[in-house]
Amino acid sequence: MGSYFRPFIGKLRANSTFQSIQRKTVFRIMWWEGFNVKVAVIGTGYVGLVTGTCLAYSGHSVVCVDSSAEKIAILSSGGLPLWEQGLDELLNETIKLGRICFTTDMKSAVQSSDVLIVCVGTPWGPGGEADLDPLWSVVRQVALYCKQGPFLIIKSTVPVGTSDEIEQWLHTVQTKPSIEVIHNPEFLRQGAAVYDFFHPDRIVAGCRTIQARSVITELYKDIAAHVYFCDRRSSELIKYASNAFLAMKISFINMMADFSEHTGARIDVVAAGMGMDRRIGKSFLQAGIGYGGSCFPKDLQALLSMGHKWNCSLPLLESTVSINAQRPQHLVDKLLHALGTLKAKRIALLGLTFKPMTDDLREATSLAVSRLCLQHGADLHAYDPFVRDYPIAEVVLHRDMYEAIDSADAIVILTEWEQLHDLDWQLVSQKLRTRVVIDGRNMFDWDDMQHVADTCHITYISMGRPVIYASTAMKSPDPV
Ligand SMILES: NC(=O)C1=CN([C@@H]2O[C@H](COP(=O)(O)OP(=O)(O)OC[C@H]3O[C@@H](n4cnc5c(N)ncnc54)[C@H](O)[C@@H]3O)[C@@H](O)[C@H]2O)C=CC1
Ligand SMILES: O=C(O)[C@H]1O[C@H](OP(=O)(O)OP(=O)(O)OC[C@H]2O[C@@H](n3ccc(=O)[nH]c3=O)[C@H](O)[C@@H]2O)[C@H](O)[C@@H](O)[C@@H]1O
Repeated sequence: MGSYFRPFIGKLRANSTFQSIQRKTVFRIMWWEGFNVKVAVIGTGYVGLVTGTCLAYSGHSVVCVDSSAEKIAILSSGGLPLWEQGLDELLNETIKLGRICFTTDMKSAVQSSDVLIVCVGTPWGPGGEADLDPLWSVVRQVALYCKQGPFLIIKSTVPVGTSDEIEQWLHTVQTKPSIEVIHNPEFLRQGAAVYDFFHPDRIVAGCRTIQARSVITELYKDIAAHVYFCDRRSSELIKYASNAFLAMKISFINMMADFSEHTGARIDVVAAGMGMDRRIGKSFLQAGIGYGGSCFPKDLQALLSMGHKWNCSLPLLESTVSINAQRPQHLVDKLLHALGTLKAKRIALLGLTFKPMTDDLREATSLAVSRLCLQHGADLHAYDPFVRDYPIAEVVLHRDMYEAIDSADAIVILTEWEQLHDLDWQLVSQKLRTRVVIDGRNMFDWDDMQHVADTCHITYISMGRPVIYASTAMKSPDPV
């Protein structure tokens, strides 16, 4: 049992009567002592599955619903459709305790639950706006099936005003006791989602009534975090503004990284010095090839699209997005500069996911870098500890890191996987045809790499730091 679950072990109450619910899509959830709230989590992706599992672990009775029969079949047979650190362990525990089950049957799930938590995706629409079709499809089903007046918690990231609009619509179509909509944004990070669920910096809840506040308090009673109650529109904007701020920090440091390249400063030294000021903070100042993933890119676009809708310009966000969009080209320019041409050059891409400790390739920077390299005629070989299937067929995947590196003209690091820290530089040097390493994530210590350059004759190129040339390594500029 992982150490971060320990505080909750004492709260587990085994119950043997709630068994075998995975077999059927139709079932009734029972309420007995030890199960606090009957919850239906709708949408079992990264957010929904983690939320459902963690709530079940906290003692609630959870049914997870998804429109994907494939996902539900995997979950019902004890498998996982996605990887998250610690999730399998926790899920097995909650299944054994009979606190969680999976279904595609919205009707039974809605009718047997007091609280419905919507975690469906809100992907990019054609104009950059959030596509709310999946969300509204859920809302329509809730209106159709709902017998009592449960609480509808929207955890998906939604444009400002969506929760108000949904509640108004539900009140117009419903003759039954009204459903109250709560907006409860999620701040978890992929790869650390289970940890983040139990240790959030804050829980935000946009509510209208005291009853809604009580539901939130009851749901998260095991979590020692401040619950920040506010109105729903502010709650919706808190989520977008938080992601936008973090993305802005990344683009800011990347802009400074480019400036460091012109001036001879070292961006890691600059970021460390900036981060010592508590008002700035150390986090999200890692320069590199920019942010990817399923949320920052789409949420920034959605926020810009909201700006257009409300006729309000958001210039800082426009710059954040455009700086980020240039990062892959900047990396490929370094590669072109180092090799002269990419035509028929074998390039080893190390790391493909949008960040380490996830299997997620959504908006991964590796996709843009791969496409640019292919346009220049490169022969791409890749290694990623998690990726077994890559959307760009021309990229040859290798199970072994050194196989990917073999006879390469350059290594390009795109994800700072822990495994890469163990690179045997002597072996790398023997395998490479041209000894060029481009570290798109600045994952290696610049001073250590001087030694590597000296001993293994590797030219080390990173982002916002001086190039270390093979054998004739430069001295680090004095940061003082
Ligand atoms: N992935 C992340 O780290 C975070 C995501 N969010 C937000 O949470 C929401 C969900 O994100 P993810 O979990 O990443 O999405 P996801 O794409 O991994 O999962 C969404 C799930 O909803 C299901 N679904 C779609 N339509 C449905 C319907 N009508 N009925 C039932 N199920 C349906 C899909 O089959 C899928 O399993 C998004 O709004 C996202 O912006 C917020 C914080 C973190
Ligand atoms: O709304 C969401 O989905 C989530 O988005 C991010 O979480 P996540 O996308 O999982 O990943 P992060 O760790 O934030 O990294 C995002 C991207 O930024 C990059 N990054 C991060 C930090 C940094 O200093 N530099 C940098 O380039 C990462 O490599 C990655 O590509 C936020 O951190 C979560 O709080 C939020 O809930």
